[in-house]
Amino acid sequence: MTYRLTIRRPDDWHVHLRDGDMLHAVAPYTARQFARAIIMPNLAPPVTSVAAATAYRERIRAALPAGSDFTPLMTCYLTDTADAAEIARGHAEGVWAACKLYPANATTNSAHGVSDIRALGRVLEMLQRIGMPLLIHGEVTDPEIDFFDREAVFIERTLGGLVRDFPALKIVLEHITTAEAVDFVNGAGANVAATITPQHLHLNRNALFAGGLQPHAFCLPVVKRERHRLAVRTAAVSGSPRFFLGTDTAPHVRGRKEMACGCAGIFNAPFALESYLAVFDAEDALDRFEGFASEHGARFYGLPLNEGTVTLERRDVLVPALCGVGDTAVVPFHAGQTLAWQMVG
Ligand SMILES: NC(=O)N[C@@H](CC(=O)O)C(=O)O
Ligand SMILES: [Zn+2]
Ligand SMILES: [Zn+2]
Repeated sequence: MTYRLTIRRPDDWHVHLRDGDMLHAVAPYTARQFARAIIMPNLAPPVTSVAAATAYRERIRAALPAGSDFTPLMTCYLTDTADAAEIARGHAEGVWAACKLYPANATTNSAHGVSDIRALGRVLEMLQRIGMPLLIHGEVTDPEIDFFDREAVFIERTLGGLVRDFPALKIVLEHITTAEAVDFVNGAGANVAATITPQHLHLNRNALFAGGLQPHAFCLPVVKRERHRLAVRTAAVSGSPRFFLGTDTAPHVRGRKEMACGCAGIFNAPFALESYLAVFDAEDALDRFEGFASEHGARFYGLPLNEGTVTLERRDVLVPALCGVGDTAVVPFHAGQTLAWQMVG
């Protein structure tokens, strides 16, 4: 039995840090566990310009605990009027690490997202040419499509064609939830990868209804059937360099989750490594955790691996019912549960 695990410092390739008071409340959790994170741009208004991204990066740095060396990696929110030259400039200046594609109205703050990806040809050509990754929230919004099929239909209708038309474009299919997504990534080239969240490794769709409606299990893409969860778990622990850690930590204050039309998003930053490690432990794949958490993502993005390490110990930790105080208190993933590993340094 392994009692202590030390790995290279990990990165989180999908994070919502929000802004204002919430940013100050949640940034320390991510900065404690991760060296770098890809920061999602779905603020209101969204981060679409180099100037807005630079200013947001400064606000993030100001929200970090004293002495933190955490690096926020910024992303550009694509709209129908995205300008290839502005994006290339932001990338050249070291502001933007990637572009984020939200299909219009697919998720939180995506109203300004892209209505027709084919209209973005010049941007996509530019991304392909300069090797800047395109991060995709891969769901269709067609109301005719069953909600649980939104990801699979996106892959069929949009992603296949995108990869055919831009065969060298670096694509990250974010927060994958289905066997179809796993198969698509496994069948594509080395330029196509996916992030995997803790919740899609732990929960199937029964979690939404267990004992009554469970708003804290609701995120997008919504959790799926058990066979999909198992496919995503297999991918995560497979050792394939094309699957890597992206928590999609997405805090919403308690009142905005527990309401008639509750927000999508799970706040998993406080115990993210512990949550993933429970899965790798259960799958007898502790030796594959470092690749998933600390290596595959950096290599895909073409960034250096981190120096330094983090250590986790096999010891019970009780996840609190609420993280933080007052207006920015958020219910964390695994609230009230005991996890078997704890980050100790
Ligand atoms: N994942 C979620 O359920 N919510 C995210 C948006 C997103 O990543 O789609 C959010 O910003 O709240
Ligand atoms: Zn998303
Ligand atoms: Zn997200």
